Amino acid sequence: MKYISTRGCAPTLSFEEAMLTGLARDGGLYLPESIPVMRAEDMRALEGVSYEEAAFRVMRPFIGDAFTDEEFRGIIARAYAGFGHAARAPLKQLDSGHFLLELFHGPTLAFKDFAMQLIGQMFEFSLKRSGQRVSIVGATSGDTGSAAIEAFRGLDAVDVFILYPHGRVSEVQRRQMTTPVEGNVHALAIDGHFDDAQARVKDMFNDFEFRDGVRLAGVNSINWARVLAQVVYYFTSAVSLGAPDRKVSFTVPTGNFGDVFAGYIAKRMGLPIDRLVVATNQNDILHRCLSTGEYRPDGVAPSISPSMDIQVSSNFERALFYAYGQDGNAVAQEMEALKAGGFSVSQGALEALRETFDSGRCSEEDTRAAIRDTWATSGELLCPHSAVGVHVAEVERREGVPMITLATAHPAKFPAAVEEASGIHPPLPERMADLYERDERVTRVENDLSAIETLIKERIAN
Ligand SMILES: Cc1ncc(COP(=O)(O)O)c(C=O)c1O
Ligand SMILES: N[C@@H](CCOP(=O)(O)O)C(=O)O
Repeated sequence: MKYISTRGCAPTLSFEEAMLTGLARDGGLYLPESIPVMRAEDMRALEGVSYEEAAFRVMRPFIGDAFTDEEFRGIIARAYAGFGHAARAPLKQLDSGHFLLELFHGPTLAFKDFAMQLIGQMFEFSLKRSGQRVSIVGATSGDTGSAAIEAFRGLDAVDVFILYPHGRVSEVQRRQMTTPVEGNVHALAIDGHFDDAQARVKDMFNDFEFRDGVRLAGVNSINWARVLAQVVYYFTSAVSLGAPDRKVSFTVPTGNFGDVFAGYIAKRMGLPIDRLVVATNQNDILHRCLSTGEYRPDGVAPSISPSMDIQVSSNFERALFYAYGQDGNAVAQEMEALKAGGFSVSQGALEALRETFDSGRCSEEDTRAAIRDTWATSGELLCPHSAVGVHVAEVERREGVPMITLATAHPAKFPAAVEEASGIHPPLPERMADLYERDERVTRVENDLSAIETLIKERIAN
């Protein structure tokens, strides 16, 4: 299996190379050259197997010769051993046709753990084998950073630098990033929004002297392995509701478009997904784009679902690549236009996007109402991001096709918003009950490329 860039001008790589590389050298994102299709009988055979076994079977065709089967099974087993639920991704029924896929039973209580725990194990295995060291940079609106720090803390061959927007993540998210004591992990608070942090990360990848000098690697969903790991739970949940012999739809709380794009890959692999619904909060650029074809960021408005306060949605580029018939030039042109303010998706590409994706927007008031009403009717306490999904799913669901909404974080990561909406204070799980007492370690850094690069070089040297 080979990997190609969405902008068509970067070297073709193996799975392992793409995983360790992060952003392609032409600024694009890596994708598999072709998408393997799973036979219907192989999908049926996923019914009743462990999450780990399903993960092995779904991901195996993508990894080429990066790991032997035995090595890959070991990596998967170690990745999910620390999850707090035997099913890893349990499916709960909200009502007769609406299901909630709980993705928050990992070590940092968000769906990011599914991919981050896995790539932590993959990096460790690969770097041990090659004897290399890397410097990982990541941008976060809260959950990617905590999951990355948890997955890579204490690893010898890796330094991790996470940029987060100062004052714009929840206290639990911040403390998950700032309280680990291991010297190889660094939480860096910058002024601005998540989009600024992500832009600086991409700038670092596009500064080849810096990139090669510190052996830069990325753990945002820039990294294809992150997306791949998220494909698995689309299969496990759909199969448990009767796929491939029954269609299902998914609603996905969306910001950087990685999670919903994983659903698109599952569909291309043959999973009978009827509709993939992109659910946005008030930062609704994706909903506006899918409705009108116009992609024009117009500023981020902080919301009670802060992890989705994103206007420059990185993985939308991957969806555009397919919508433009795998034309890297067309994608590169749109991304150039984005730097100058935005772009209009061509009519053909918009129609292609709409063949797969629907979308909806959820206001702040509707988010609170979804938390309150879901608690009252089903006893399920939602985090604000999952509530955005449930609200949009209720609007978009259709008779006869089960709807699965992805519950992307634990309510205890956002206690203030959840308590305000429901009157219930969601406690942290026992194992992190002392989070508020632990000492924090954080570095403030200017939103300036050379200041950030200098700081990273200094930290690596010491
Ligand atoms: C809790 C939560 N829900 C939803 C999202 C959106 O996921 P994605 O960025 O993959 O669209 C994020 C982060 O992006 C998140 O942290
Ligand atoms: N919501 C995310 C934003 C980054 O997304 P990623 O999937 O590209 O890492 C976060 O919590 O940081």
